[in-house]
Amino acid sequence: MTTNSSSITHAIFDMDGLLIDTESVYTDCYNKFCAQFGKQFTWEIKQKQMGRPPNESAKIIIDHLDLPITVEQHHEMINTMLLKEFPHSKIMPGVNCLLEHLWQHQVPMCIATGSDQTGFDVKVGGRPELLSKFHHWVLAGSDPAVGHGKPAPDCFLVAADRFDPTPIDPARVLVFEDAPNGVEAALAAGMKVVWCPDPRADTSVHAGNPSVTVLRSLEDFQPETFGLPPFPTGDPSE
Ligand SMILES: O=c1[nH]cc([C@@H]2O[C@H](COP(=O)(O)O)[C@@H](O)[C@H]2O)c(=O)[nH]1
Repeated sequence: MTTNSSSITHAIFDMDGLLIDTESVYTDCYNKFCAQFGKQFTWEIKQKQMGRPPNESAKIIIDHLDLPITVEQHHEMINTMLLKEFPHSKIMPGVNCLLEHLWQHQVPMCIATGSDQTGFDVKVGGRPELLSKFHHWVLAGSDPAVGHGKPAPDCFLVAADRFDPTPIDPARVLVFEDAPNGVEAALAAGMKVVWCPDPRADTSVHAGNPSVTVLRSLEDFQPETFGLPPFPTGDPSE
């Protein structure tokens, strides 16, 4: 790959809602979970939870809705629903094409997610083709090296540090995220971010920040904007 001094050298992918469509599963299951307490699962709660490790995320919803349960009881109730649905989640649009392209051009890639090992195994354990593109994955919910979940930069810093060779400059690492907490974490790590937000997210908070590129979907990603080789032109099926 030909590079210049500002082109991207490494890529880090968020998982839930970015690689696979598990955010819609979380929303459906938390709607049912909250209804059992006569409460509502709002975007305000969801955006605080997104990207956080399960224990942090549980505390957020318990505190916000003043639920009469422990973190362990929360996990038991929600996991009964989530773990049944995760294996059916679809890969997000544009993912396969982008991973294949970066792989062809030898851009090292990894995953950095708030998930724990159990969630990761159920969500992507049965997708060896997807996982084969990644050098490694960092699971903030299970990895003792990750002190704090997103929006802290920890999981992205650990993820960058596990490449071999490691990136020479965090500003040349590109993070792909859907969660507001993930965007904050990537910026705190000094990295650039492609943000594919939920339509309810307030993108104006990062308006004018040259380190943040907002896209409707990964299908709209243009590698050349980041000093990477463009997608081949013409009909990809030819
Ligand atoms: O509606 C929700 N979405 C996402 C999460 C949390 O976000 C994590 C996903 O992290 P990431 O986006 O970094 O893959 C999940 O494991 C879960 O802990 C949540 O609690 N509620």
